[in-house]
Amino acid sequence: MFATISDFIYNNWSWALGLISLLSLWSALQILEWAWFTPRRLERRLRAQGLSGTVYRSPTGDLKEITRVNRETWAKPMPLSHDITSRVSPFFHCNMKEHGKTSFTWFGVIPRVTISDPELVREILSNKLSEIEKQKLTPVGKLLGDGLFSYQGQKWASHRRILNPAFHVEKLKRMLPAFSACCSELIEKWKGFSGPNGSFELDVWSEMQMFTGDVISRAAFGSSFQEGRKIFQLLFEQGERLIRAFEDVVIPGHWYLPTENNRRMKHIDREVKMLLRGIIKKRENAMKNKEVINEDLLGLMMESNMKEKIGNGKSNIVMTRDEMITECKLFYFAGQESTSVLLTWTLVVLSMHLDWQERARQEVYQHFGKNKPDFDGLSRLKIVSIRMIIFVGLSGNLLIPFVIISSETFCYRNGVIQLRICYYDRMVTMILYEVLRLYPPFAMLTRRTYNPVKLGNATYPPGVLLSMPIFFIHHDKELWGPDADEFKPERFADGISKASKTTGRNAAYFPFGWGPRICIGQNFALVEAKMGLCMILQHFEFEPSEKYVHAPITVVTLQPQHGAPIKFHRL
Ligand code: HEM
Repeated sequence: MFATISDFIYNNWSWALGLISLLSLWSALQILEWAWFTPRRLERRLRAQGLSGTVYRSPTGDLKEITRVNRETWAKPMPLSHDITSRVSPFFHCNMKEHGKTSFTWFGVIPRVTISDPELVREILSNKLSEIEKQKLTPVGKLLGDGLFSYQGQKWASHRRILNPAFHVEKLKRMLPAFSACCSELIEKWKGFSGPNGSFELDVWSEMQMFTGDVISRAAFGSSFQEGRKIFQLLFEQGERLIRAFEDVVIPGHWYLPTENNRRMKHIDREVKMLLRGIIKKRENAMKNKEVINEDLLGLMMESNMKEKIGNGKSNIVMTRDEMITECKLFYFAGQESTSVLLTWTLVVLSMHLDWQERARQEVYQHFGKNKPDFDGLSRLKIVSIRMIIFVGLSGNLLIPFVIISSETFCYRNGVIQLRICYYDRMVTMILYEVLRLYPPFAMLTRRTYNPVKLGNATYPPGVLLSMPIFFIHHDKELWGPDADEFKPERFADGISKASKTTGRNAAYFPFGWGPRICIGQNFALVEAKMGLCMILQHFEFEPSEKYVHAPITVVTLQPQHGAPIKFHRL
């Protein structure tokens, strides 16, 4: 075949040269169309609809500008009283100030519209419009968040159906020993740091990263915990290398270059997959031998996968082994850093608000004393199920006053009326909600239009990136009042729906996302954070260290740029 082609070129070289030139010209025109004409046509359409924005005339779009503005801002320390939104995402802050809450810029060669109106955010995230979906992943994105996080359509639906039961509140109970073991190890380790006067200082940011890595390793892989730990260490390095790669070069396609960093990242990916394959194979053999191992995320996922297979008899839509590997990797990326960020900011904020720290501690003492917190105590909402028939029989008169006084949500599920009654760990929950509002681990969510779509007064053509800045919406004074930047957990005293000035129908508060793609691990994260926080409060008092510099920045998640040194005193 090769000989025939080379013979042809040799005998008809002038024709071949012409053909090659034509092909090169066609490719060059395609690139020009993609990188120059398409974005400009889109920009004209957006401007014609009254939208304004900043456009950078370079192939890397706003990426270079974002990096420049961010670097300049982050090089300076920030006084505590300073407007925090201007530091967390300096580029978007300037853009929104100049062009309003809905404005556009470019993300490389893709037009990007920032949408900060909660009503529109809700519309986008409700996914009713199949025109809007998640952005397709780049090769490097696949190293980070492939699996449920990025799948679309039928594939996403079947994976979500299989994974949902593993994250159900009832199933989380089975993982409580894993959470509890990690918390005890943390407390014992910290006690070991204390000097003769019972005081010590440590960087809670790195401590919380290790802690949440341990929790995921144990909760996901149970007996294969040690391999899980190794996976966490490798993925941790992967994350750091990825950030380095982002910072080093901003040229399209640099992921494909065989640099030392890129080669190491690919090597890590192979090693992690090998370790996960080993764990899953071991588990499959155990299942074949009728050993039931469903006390961890992997076991629950495999159990659910098996049920799905038996349920519909179609083996082609259940998860393959490779897909399970991808989902396990995702547990780390989606769940480890986000929860460590939440716990870190909670400790930072409580170290500065000693009144709230004490109130939370008193609540913990009142319900658990010095004992380990149990699940029912930790789950914020006690769900009381009342049979429909009893409800009808009792008539509304008896129940309604009760609902108004003590329930937060009243829902109907599978023929059962559920009253979700708010009970004792209110203080801790309010604190965590407020921290998630002030420091949402993911500062921004994105979607992409695949067909023309009307949102508010504007119609967006296909190919537009829609950015929803959680951080800005959570700090919007019109929604949260003039004290939006202050730590005031009492705003959540009557639940999330009453906390902002909105009616509760729109997405003014969405640290875990919104709609069908809402975070699958939110219960997991909250139970973990509550357990960790309760045990820390039981054993230590804490205050900020003199070394602490308040400098939140977004590096995938919203992190403390210079760490979070805190002084602890043993109780
Ligand atoms: C404080 C902790 C956490 C926060 C703030 C958080 C936040 C989020 C957000 C905002 C999304 C929606 C992304 C989007 O719509 O584009 C999401 C999705 C997701 N999260 Fe979390 N997350 C947390 C913890 C966890 C944990 C512990 C796990 C698993 C162990 C997890 C697994 C996932 C997965 C798999 C998705 C994709 C869901 C889907 O697309 O169907 N998250 N998370």
